[in-house]
Amino acid sequence: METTMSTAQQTASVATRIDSASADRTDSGWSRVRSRLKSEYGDDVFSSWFARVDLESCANGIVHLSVPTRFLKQWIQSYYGDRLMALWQEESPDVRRLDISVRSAARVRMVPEAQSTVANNSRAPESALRAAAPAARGDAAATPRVVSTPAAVTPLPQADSARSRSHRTASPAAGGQTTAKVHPFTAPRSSEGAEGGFVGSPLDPRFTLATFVEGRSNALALAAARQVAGARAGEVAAFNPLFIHAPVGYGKTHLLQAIAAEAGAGGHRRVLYLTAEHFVFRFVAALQAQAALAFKENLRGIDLLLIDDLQFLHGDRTQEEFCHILNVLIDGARQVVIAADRPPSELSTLDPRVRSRLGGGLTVEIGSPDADLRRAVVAQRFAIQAQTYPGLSVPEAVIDFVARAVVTNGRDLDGAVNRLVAHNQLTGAPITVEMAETALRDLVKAREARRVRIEDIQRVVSRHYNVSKADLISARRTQAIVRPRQIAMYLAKTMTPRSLPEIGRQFGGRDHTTVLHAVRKIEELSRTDARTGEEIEALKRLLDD
Ligand SMILES: Nc1ncnc2c1ncn2[C@@H]1O[C@H](COP(=O)(O)OP(=O)(O)OP(=O)(O)O)[C@@H](O)[C@H]1O
Repeated sequence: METTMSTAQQTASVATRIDSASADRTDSGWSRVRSRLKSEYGDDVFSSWFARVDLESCANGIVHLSVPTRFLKQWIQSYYGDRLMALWQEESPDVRRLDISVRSAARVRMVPEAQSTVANNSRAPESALRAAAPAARGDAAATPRVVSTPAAVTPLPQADSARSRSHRTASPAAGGQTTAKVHPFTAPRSSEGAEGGFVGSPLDPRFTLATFVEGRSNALALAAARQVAGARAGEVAAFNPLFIHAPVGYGKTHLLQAIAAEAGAGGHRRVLYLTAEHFVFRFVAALQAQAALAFKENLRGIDLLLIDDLQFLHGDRTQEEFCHILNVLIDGARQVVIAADRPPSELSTLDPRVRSRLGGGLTVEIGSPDADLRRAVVAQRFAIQAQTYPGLSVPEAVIDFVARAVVTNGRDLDGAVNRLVAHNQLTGAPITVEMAETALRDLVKAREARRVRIEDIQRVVSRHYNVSKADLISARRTQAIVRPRQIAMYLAKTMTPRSLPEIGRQFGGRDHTTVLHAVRKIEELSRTDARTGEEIEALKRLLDD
């Protein structure tokens, strides 16, 4: 019997086919987004954050994802929201919103409060902690046991650079795929976390003390790192905690991971390297599993605890626990090493007790890499590349050029070298200064765009004259403060494009005529008093470097 379809049936059938075709497209789009997340962030980060994310729907430009916990929702929104959105938009340019909801609520019915829209990139808030209701679940991270091996590691060569880079200053050179492909270092080290214990954040096998290049700006930090790494188990720490601070890309992570790798190598010390974010996650997971006590107990057993990027330690409860652990470890003569992008005194979101404890050991700053250090890093990176590409020929002039042109930080130097090697390998063009000029144009521009900031001036001047920044912007008028303040205002006028009123505002709300008076005074002094003239020149050199 022949079956005929009504127009309505035909329409419905076509609609069903279109629906199922679009569902297929959505599913394959989601699977591509997942693959890209995995390759960008590595297996460890992927399985921690994305493995339990489900696609609920994608319609009318809205992608709706669901996750099992509110903490996960907030974490993903805060740290990966922008990237997720961008990846979806690459799949489907119509996507304009990403909703994430908590699954138990989502599956039963759509509860409006359970949904939220990825809008900005704010940090994981304290509410993430409160949101971590004690819902027991089988999360390995919730039942930590300390692995008494070298720092527990996970093989993630790119994961560390990808990890949390979403909330860092983007590096124009280092972020591209090309750089990843020609990475100079060897294969990642294998995981030590097989016992299912307290797995630390991934260690990058490239970051060793041997590959850390010494220069004037990092000599003290490196010496302290060597001492900590080489100490024997049970030996009383010479400085505790060791606090290393520097702006983005100056080598803090490299140094901390190098200490962790070296100290853990013999298997005699229990070493744990964690980013502050991972610390928060582990702690919150422990809270969820009502295992906070076990978490703390396990940390007490660590001989050497290294916490990276401390500026991302959020939440009162987490800080309280962190302070407690810090006290226990330091009082028990266990070594603690911390890295952050600023000194303890400037970590204003930290609890004052934590700040004061952190400042009680040795605080070392890594300064900006000078030309010699940059050159040595570039030469080292090319030498490592040459092990992979034996025919690689790099004239000394190119090494000089890169070191002079890329003045920002180690990450950009890495990126520059990788980019030149990639050009060379992909096009066969020899590496010459001309080629480098073209290939690195954006990085050189970044250098030209670099401006001295008033904060830099205040920092350098206050250090030079041994007065605090607070004094510089205070109303105090003692001679010991007035002169450095005038010098700082003079430098602000001559080295930045800021106007007199703007400078006045940044110096405690002073009137522009006060700034003008200072500028004239110092101009005159630097002409008439040789010592002041020399001091000004020295300060300018420091700020220009
Ligand atoms: N002195 C150095 N010797 C060798 N490599 C260096 C040095 N300083 C920085 N680098 C390299 O620069 C890159 C960035 O360094 P790293 O990730 O340690 O910076 P960071 O200070 O931790 O920055 P962030 O604040 O973003 O974490 C790394 O590839 C690192 O190996």
